[in-house]
Amino acid sequence: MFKPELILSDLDGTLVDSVPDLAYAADQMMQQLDLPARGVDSVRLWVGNGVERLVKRTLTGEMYGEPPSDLLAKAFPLFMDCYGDTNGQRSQLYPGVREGLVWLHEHYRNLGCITNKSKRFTRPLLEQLGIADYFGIIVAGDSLPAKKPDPLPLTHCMDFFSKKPEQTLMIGDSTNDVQAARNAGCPIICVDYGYNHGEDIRLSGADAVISHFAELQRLLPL
Ligand SMILES: O=C(O)COP(=O)(O)O
Ligand SMILES: [Mg+2]
Repeated sequence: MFKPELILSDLDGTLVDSVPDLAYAADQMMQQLDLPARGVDSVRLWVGNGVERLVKRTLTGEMYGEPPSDLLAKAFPLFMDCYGDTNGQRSQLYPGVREGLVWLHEHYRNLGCITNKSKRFTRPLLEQLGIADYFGIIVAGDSLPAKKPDPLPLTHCMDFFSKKPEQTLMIGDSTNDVQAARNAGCPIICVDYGYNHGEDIRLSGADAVISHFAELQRLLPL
């Protein structure tokens, strides 16, 4: 593996198991609307394309469902409030993430976090978990006009650090991350413990797949 000069990491499903809080908030929203709870196992399949898409999936019970616009307009602020209240309470770093970030920060310095999560929830979660300071830049799903799989969040970070795609490595858990990396022209390593809409991330064409975040220490040269 080459030695990257910039490492960009996804958040949900890569660094943090955030589904317990997302599912809790989704079910609270449904309860307030007098609709059935969906539960953790469904929500795990639906995370990764930002808040609005998650609310649509929760309301319809379908991956690409479109709820009536008045229902969505009512549900969306409920979800935002519920998740704002619960964000971080049940979410945990995956094993090896803290030591992996310490190691990456020590040896690589230039780290960025790119998530499709909303800005409002991203920094508070990173701060609560004590990992915000490892990242020189944090780009959320609504920080820029486009989110992953669009390459914009990645190219924005590359510009910020004055690095090229071939000097950059992306780390993620979903086909969204793989597509964003491909669209930006940089390599990607995926973790296999995150959320990939129920599909095997080994089939996504990532350059490598790891089962523990700290395995990066074995893959990346010093
Ligand atoms: O869609 C989300 O809320 C989070 O997605 P992420 O995997 O890009 O952090
Ligand atoms: Mg993810």
